[in-house]
Amino acid sequence: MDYVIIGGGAGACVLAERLSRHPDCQVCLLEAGPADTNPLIHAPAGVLPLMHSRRLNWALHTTPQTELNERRLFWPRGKTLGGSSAINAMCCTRGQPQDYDGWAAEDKSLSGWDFPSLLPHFRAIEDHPLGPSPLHGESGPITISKLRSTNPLSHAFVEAAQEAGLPANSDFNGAQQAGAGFYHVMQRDGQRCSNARAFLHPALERPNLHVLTSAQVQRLEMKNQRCTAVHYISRGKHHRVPVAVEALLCAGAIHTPQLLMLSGIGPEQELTQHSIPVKLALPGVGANLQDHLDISVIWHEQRHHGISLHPRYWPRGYSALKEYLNQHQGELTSNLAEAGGFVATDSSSARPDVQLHFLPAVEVKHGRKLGPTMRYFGYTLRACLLRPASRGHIGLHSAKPSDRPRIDPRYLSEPQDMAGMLRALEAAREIMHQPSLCKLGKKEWQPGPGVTDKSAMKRDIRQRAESIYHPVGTCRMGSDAMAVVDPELRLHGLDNVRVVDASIMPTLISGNTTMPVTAIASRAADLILQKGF
Ligand SMILES: Cc1cc2nc3c(=O)[nH]c(=O)nc-3n(C[C@H](O)[C@H](O)[C@H](O)COP(=O)(O)OP(=O)(O)OC[C@H]3O[C@@H](n4cnc5c(N)ncnc54)[C@H](O)[C@@H]3O)c2cc1C
Repeated sequence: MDYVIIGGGAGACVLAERLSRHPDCQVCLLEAGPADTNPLIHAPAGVLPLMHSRRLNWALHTTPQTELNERRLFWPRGKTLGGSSAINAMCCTRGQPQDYDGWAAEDKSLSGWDFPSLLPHFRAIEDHPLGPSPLHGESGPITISKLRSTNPLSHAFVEAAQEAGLPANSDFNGAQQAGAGFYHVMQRDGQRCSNARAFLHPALERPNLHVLTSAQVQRLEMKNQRCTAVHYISRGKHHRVPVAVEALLCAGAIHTPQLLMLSGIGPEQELTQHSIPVKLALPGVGANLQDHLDISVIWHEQRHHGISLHPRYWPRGYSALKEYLNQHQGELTSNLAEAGGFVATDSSSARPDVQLHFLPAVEVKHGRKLGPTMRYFGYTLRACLLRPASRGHIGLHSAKPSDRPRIDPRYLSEPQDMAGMLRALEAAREIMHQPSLCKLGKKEWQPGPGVTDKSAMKRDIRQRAESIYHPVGTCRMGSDAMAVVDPELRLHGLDNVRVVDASIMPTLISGNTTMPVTAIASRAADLILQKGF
């Protein structure tokens, strides 16, 4: 094989399509999970049951988090073609131009990753409902849509946010990010448009593209600073694919560093601790882990507008199912996180530092705790801190590829992150208390009316904060000693291995991460092909 792509997620699907456009180029993609045929992937409201899946979701957990009352947080990750873009909430945001400009300003070698350099890629990958403009593209592979079904509670949220002083914003990827409104979603004709649907499916018929599912990569084989083959297990049998040109690691911010370490590439201490012979000492592998932590405010409502599992909702749910099956319309086309916003809560800057996701439902523990969703109608506002200072790391539990990696995000280990989370909680509560929402609500359920002073709010954050699923940074690009890949995403110290996924971001961007990873992969494809094939 010329190129072996490891993982079949958001970044991988872009590379598979771009590289296999060249008929002489043999491309193999290895994905640990099954093909993306399950209907829950395609029905947008399937996002909730997918949280419970053990077949399509790696369903990982962090180590006990010191600053979060020793809780182990749930980290869902997609395990199918499309990766996490096949199980995510489909909210389409890019972050802020300053995020990418910051990468380039911090490290001059990253000048090709500033926002003006990435904008053509953001435009090229999308087919945007607002049509072409300097900021948006049309006829790209990912169909971006306005939601087909929006709940009255989500409309009330957008009004309440304006009552709290936020401007209305109809495009978070437009000229300004601040404000409140409805998310554009990665959907086509009322169904999820994952990166597999957008990029991979149209290329599947190409004879030079070989996509293998249920193929879990175990390690890279190396000789003389080159990756010579990739080893994987499929249906209990061991296989080896030779690599003629490059191995492209796209297993995501958790599994990419794990695979490197299993191959003897990483921090020496971590490798020797697990008796893995050191092939290449790279101290930055697994370091610099960042994620968005978020806290929710949940109200019960009285008029039963919301989406619920309560028996009173069942007839509506049944009609919604029929409507979805017949026309791809109705409530099951909702991504649940229908509306949201970006707020600047730090008085020292006008730049939004908090993102909001509003759900017209009671959502506790990522929808995995179904009791409250069955008992109540209500609504949830989740608020996350966009640029946390805390840094964690990915390590190993053992040298066995079948063991889960050790995930320690060290949430709130930097004190300013708790201060930011307090501001996020206050901003969310302020919106929830505005007339447009109050008139529909019964009472605040969580944190609860008794939680008013700062120390009670801190206790609540430690007890209830959860991940909003955006781990990045564990194979950071750059030119210093802790960087893992160079500005062309080539692994430092090896001739023919690149990383093309969320791991390479130096810092977490201020928004959801699918479109950023997709734009990164689009630029990576240009870099890989620049010498031609
Ligand atoms: C529940 C959830 C909700 C989210 N909501 C949003 C949202 O609304 N909007 C948004 O923009 N982003 C969202 N995200 C984040 C976004 O989906 C991810 O940031 C993005 O998909 C990351 O892309 P990636 O290519 O780095 O990794 P992934 O897309 O996760 O792909 C990694 C792939 O590698 C495979 N893999 C791992 N190990 C191996 C191995 N050993 N062998 C073979 N294959 C392997 C995995 O199975 C997976 O398919 C969400 C994520 C989750 C989990």
